[in-house]
Amino acid sequence: MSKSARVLYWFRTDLRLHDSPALQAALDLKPAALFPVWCWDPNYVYKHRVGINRFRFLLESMNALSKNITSTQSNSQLLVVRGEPTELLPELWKRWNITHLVIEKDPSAYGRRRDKLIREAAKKSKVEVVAVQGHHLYDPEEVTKRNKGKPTMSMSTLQKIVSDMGDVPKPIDAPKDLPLPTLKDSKSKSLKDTLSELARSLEGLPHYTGKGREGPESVDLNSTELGGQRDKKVTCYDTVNGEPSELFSVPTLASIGMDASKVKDTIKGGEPVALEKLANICKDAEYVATFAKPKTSPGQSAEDPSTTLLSPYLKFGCLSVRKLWWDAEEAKKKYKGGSKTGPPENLNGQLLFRDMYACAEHAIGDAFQRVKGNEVCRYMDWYLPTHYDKNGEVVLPRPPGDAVSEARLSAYKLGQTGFPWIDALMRQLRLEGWMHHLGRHSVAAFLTRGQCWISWERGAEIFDEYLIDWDPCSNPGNWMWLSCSAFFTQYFRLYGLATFPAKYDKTGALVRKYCPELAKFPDKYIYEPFNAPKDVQQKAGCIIGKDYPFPMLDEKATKGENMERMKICYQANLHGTSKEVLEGKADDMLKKQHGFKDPPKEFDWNNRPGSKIPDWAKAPKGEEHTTKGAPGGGNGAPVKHEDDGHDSDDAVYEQEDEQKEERGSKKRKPAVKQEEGKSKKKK
Ligand SMILES: Cc1cc2nc3c(=O)[nH]c(=O)nc-3n(C[C@H](O)[C@H](O)[C@H](O)COP(=O)(O)OP(=O)(O)OC[C@H]3O[C@@H](n4cnc5c(N)ncnc54)[C@H](O)[C@@H]3O)c2cc1C
Repeated sequence: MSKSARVLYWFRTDLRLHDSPALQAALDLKPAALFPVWCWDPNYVYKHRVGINRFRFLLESMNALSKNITSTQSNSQLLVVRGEPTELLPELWKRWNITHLVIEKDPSAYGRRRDKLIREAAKKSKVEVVAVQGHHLYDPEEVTKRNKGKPTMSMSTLQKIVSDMGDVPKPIDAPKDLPLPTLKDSKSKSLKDTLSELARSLEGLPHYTGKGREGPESVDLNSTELGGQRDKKVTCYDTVNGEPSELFSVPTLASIGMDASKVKDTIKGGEPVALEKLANICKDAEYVATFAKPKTSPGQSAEDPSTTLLSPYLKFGCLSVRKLWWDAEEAKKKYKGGSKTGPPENLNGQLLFRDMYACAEHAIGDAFQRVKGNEVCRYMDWYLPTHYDKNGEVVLPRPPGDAVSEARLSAYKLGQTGFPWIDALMRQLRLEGWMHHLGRHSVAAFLTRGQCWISWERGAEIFDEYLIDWDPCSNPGNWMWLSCSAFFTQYFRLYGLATFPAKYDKTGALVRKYCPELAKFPDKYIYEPFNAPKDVQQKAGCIIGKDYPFPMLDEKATKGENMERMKICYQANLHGTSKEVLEGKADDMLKKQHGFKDPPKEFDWNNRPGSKIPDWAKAPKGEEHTTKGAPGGGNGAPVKHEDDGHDSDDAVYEQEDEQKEERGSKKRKPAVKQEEGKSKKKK
């Protein structure tokens, strides 16, 4: 390769130096200079729903990467520039005499749209673009091509396609050296000199103001729609190069308007933490060789998780998924007789699920995130659907939905539903930014087909705000799965709100941790404190309806009603691209068929959140759960539950069903067979 190659390496999805195929491609160009750039895109700060925990984790990961670059090449670091990539990058490559732009292939629909514009600009400037994927086991573009443009709607489809693509590539080591990020006529002798020279080269570049588009002037950063948790002025765009802080430094939480003291950093970001965690996991060959997802427990906290808790590191690419794949393979070999479990339930199988959703999203594009326009998503007449404008942006402020569903959604988000299992999980999510997979199952099924009949889009938006590992493919994909909108069809399987958690943890440790107001209840009532006699409540120091809310709905009644609705929706067989859906006639059509009252039945909203709810679990200002406008009516009596002894096994069944499907078993057939992709849909 030409000695004169000058490479701008644009970090986006893979915040690491180990096993980065794109970085390797950049080094293979044998560049005379390499500029490791991060473009701090206002799209994420102003338009996306990123909460404080995800930002915190990202900033930690960026700092760790920068440090890692400096320890590999003492006169280099991560060069963080602030502005819109489509505007800023062309300026950088002009001023830094760049010949090649090397990028990690961003699989998301937003990333692909943005990269198309960048490629066009690069072509005009005669800058060669090299894009290499390293974020998944297999390249979603290639898988989709091999699947003739169709989405991968099952594990077996994915496995069939990749069986012809060879083994997952083996990981490559981190580079031992990196070229310097110096200008052509540089006189620099130190990192400080280099940064000053680069800063001078960008003089005169206007900083991002957002003028003329949706930006700082028009967006309410404190609205819950945008992560909510901003209480300070956003200053990170005041300059392009980060001044008055260190030149090209990583922004701080304060500079994006967030208060660092409000986060609980249980899950720390960065490549070194990720590699250490992976090494510790793989040291335990038995754990890896016997890993069976359905047997892991959602009742354990993030401090002591029963699964790997590697998802945040995979999300930001602090950990290479290929390294995880191969290290797990190696660990299994060390266990007596090798692996005891297989896909989809083993660790490698989990990674295949991740690829399955990425490849499905690649085929569907932007519509994968929503119901309307999404060809694989079954249509249900959910309450509170999200509305999109013609540019695909969420319509804000939202048209008001029915008062009961609005109040239920707000209580759900804050962890104040009156169901301890749901509340503990939602508070854990809000506080720590993570939740065990089976916990996600519980809360997603509860919000949608189980109890609330609220659109999965709204639940996915809450996850988008709070999850550290939020992923544009896995999040909507799993929400569709859990709401039986796509991927999974067995809507008659539900999670008992007390029976399911009790199967994993009879003592309710997670509830005691995240709902401390319930901590003194005896085990017998920990998941159903509303069934505890008054004297037990008094002894526990927590009166239901005063110190902890009454359940916001009747579990059994809603379950029965929703099951009926699901049946009718499945029979109608409408999808996001059906004519009736696109013309807005589907809801009336379905309502006529099931005849249920809309809005939902009233419930007792009196005596909502009590005084013992800890401060961090309370609604931020302006976001309080309100009883105003919500129906009063009910008598406040505790809801009676019957345990049908069936619900609690569902998560396990789902995985078993997957496996049986793989083996072609006829057992546990779905109520209505879901066809893959586009076939058999009413258009
Ligand atoms: C409603 C819902 C929403 C979800 N949203 C996300 C999301 O935004 N981002 C995300 O990474 N995962 C999401 N998941 C999948 C899964 O819950 C998390 O990946 C997992 O809990 C992460 O914990 P872990 O790293 O300990 O997982 P482990 O069980 O240790 O699995 C290892 C890795 O495999 C991958 N993986 C495992 N299960 C899945 C799955 N079902 N789908 C996709 N990848 C999987 C993850 O990358 C995970 O880190 C969602 C699941 C549900 C039910």
